[in-house]
Amino acid sequence: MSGVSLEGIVKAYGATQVVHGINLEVQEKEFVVLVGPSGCGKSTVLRMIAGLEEISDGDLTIDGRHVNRVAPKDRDVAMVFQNYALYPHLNVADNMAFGLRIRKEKKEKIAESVAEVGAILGLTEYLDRRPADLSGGQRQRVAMGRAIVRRPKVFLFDEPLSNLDAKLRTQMRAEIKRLHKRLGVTSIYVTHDQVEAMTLADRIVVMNSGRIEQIGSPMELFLNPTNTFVAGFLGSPPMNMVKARIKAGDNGPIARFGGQSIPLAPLDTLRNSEGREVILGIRPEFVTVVEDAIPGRVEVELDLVETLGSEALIHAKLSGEPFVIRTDTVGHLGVLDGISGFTVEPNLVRVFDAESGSALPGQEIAR
Ligand SMILES: Nc1ncnc2c1ncn2[C@@H]1O[C@H](COP(=O)(O)OP(=O)(O)OP(=O)(O)O)[C@@H](O)[C@H]1O
Repeated sequence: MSGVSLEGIVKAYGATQVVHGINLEVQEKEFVVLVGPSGCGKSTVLRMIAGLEEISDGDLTIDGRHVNRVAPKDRDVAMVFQNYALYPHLNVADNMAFGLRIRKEKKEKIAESVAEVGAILGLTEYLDRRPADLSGGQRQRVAMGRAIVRRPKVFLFDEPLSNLDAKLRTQMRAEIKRLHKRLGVTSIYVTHDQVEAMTLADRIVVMNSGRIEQIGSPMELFLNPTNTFVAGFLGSPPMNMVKARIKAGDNGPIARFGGQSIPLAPLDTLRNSEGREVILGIRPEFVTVVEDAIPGRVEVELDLVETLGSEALIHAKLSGEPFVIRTDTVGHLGVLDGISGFTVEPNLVRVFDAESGSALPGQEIAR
């Protein structure tokens, strides 16, 4: 039962609180990604779990054991850092063996573990090399190898891929996912890269200003963001936000903006809401582009079309605000420059309260 439980976890530096009472239950074997903008406190939370930062208040439990006051080396966690933190004077095998030697494990057992994990990570032919003679990706693999040989209960990753170039990052991301499938070790991973979060996580924890905004599977968060912060943070390009006012239509509520309108799903919370200000969240990939002036289409002012091969990003203006549409190119060859509007299914429009930014209840899109 190697889960990790955070209950009311607080971090304060003197009078300044930077993490404000976080609650999170990470299940055994789960891969949880903490994501959020710079300074939101995600690294601080990870470092408190590792024991590298003192916990100001709250309870941290790892594998059922209360560990607030337990030294980092006795928590049975292994951390992989962004800068690899390898010993430059030791070769790959010795770097990987370091933690086991400190634990005074038997020589043969250490050699066996290093060989086994080296093989899993494709490092067998590099075991005699020093870190300086390895590529960035290989160094990161050594850093992971060092964590894996210790057979910890929990892996902690602090932006482990951010020093790698884009291609290597994609490759290593897949390797981490494969490793997790194979080893099944509970993992907590910090990143500010939402693509890493979406692709790696069983569950994503979106943080903002020392608080959790939402916890859920990548698709839950993508489809049903709880507020405009999460809606704008996950997804690339992000969700379009359109300010609108509610009007009662013949067949249900309508959102009006800049002389145009979109029909909305018949939410209970929109009854008797004439004139209520809302923000419509419309994903770039949830709209259907149209060339002709068909009834019900929303008109946009075309700004720029970026063709990315199989798909295109159409940058437009809606009521003077930027509005991005993502569409496939194959179905629209030669006509993308002529697009002047879109339609969208009412149940794919997310409605947020204009004041609080919270999603109105009762509009969950099924996955
Ligand atoms: N020693 C310290 N004293 C005071 N404030 C600190 C200290 N260390 C960190 N902070 C503050 O705590 C907040 C959270 O920092 P943290 O490094 O956890 O953020 P982060 O989300 O990991 O950001 P990044 O992605 O930039 O690493 C920041 O506002 C930071 O300025």
